[in-house]
Amino acid sequence: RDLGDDMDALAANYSAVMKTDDPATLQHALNGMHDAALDARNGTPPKLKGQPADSAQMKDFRQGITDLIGQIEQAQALVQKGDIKQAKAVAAQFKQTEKVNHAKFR
Ligand code: HEM
Repeated sequence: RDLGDDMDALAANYSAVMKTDDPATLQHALNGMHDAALDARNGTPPKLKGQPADSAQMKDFRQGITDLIGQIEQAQALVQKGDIKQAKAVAAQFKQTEKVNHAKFR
């Protein structure tokens, strides 16, 4: 799957995350986001096409995805602990990471 497919998967699972308070449904959707983000990290934004994989911008792109993965893992750990309220609060912060990185790379 290409980066666009991974982004679509991120969006579909994110909307599921924000819609539910059921721990199993939440964890499933977070897992879907995690898989999509891991795959996205191997991709190249169309804007950066042709750049070497180790260019400053490509590194910055991968860092943005890594930041999101860190937040997803934080939310997953909170669901694991049964703290759904805090997990959802962390998930609400994904939006800011999306915004910052879309401004740079989309
Ligand atoms: C919750 C987090 C995020 C969501 C829900 C999200 C969602 C989306 C969606 C729906 C698209 C349009 C996909 C399409 O063209 O079919 C998109 C595009 C894109 N996003 Fe994200 N995104 C997220 C985070 C990020 C992050 C962290 C980065 C970079 C570090 C990023 C980089 C991009 C890029 C480069 C595109 C353009 C892809 C293309 O045109 O092929 N996104 N995103």
